[in-house]
Amino acid sequence: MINVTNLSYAVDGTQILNDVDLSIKRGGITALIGPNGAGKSTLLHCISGLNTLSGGSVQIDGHDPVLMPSRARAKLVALLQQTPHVVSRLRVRDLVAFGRWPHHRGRATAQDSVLVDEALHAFALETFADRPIETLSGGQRQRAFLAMTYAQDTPWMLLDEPLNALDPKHARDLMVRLHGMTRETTRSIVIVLHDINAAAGWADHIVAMKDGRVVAHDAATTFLTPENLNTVFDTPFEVISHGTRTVVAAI
Ligand SMILES: Nc1ncnc2c1ncn2[C@@H]1O[C@H](COP(=O)(O)OP(=O)(O)OP(=O)(O)O)[C@@H](O)[C@H]1O
Repeated sequence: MINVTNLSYAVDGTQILNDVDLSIKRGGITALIGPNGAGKSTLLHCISGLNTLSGGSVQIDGHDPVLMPSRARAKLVALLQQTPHVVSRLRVRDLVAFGRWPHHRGRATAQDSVLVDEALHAFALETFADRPIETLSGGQRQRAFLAMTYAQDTPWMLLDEPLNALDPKHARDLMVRLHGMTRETTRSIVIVLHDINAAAGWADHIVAMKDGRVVAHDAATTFLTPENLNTVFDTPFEVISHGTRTVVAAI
């Protein structure tokens, strides 16, 4: 369980997050949505332990991520940042293998190699495995960082806009894979999404943010109404049922 209690976060005197209270149960996909600048990435960083809070607390499965030894934290929670830094000559396989570091600390076993191969396969990266990261397209690079995060094999995955740069097929494949992971394994995923249809299609819960605050937290099927979306994004929406799916459009 992730418990965020009365969290506030400021940078250089600018208040970015205010009075955030949030509980996310283990299991399933929780989508963080909201307009640009709402504070989604900042909240994800606070949950991961990267940001030192101005006030309040974060607990992940009963642990304060800031106080945890970094290795223990890296085995509990993996964060995919929005614009990961690239070490240019690094090969894709070596980048993905970094995800195993907290587990083997420099002494990779055959099992680590198997898990790296599995991650390369899961994100359709086999043909790029020996290519330097700098030679990949934006979407291929994004998949390589996702594979690294996946290889870290943590119960909690925090993903900041992972659909960035992915074409519709790879975006859908990724959401299907993430959804499957939360059903077939004990992984839980918190994901920042701008594509509301991706949230409508695959998220179990939606946390909506606006102006540095959480303004709604509900089951996705309950939250997705034109009124709620209009309130969060300040623009009119239509919500349509299409077979078993909900489709959302800003109109
Ligand atoms: N280091 C910083 N100094 C000053 N302001 C910051 C800093 N980091 C973030 N902010 C501000 O905090 C607010 C929240 O930013 P954040 O990146 O969390 O938003 P977001 O909801 O993820 O936005 P987006 O959808 O555009 O990615 C923004 O107004 C941003 O400009």
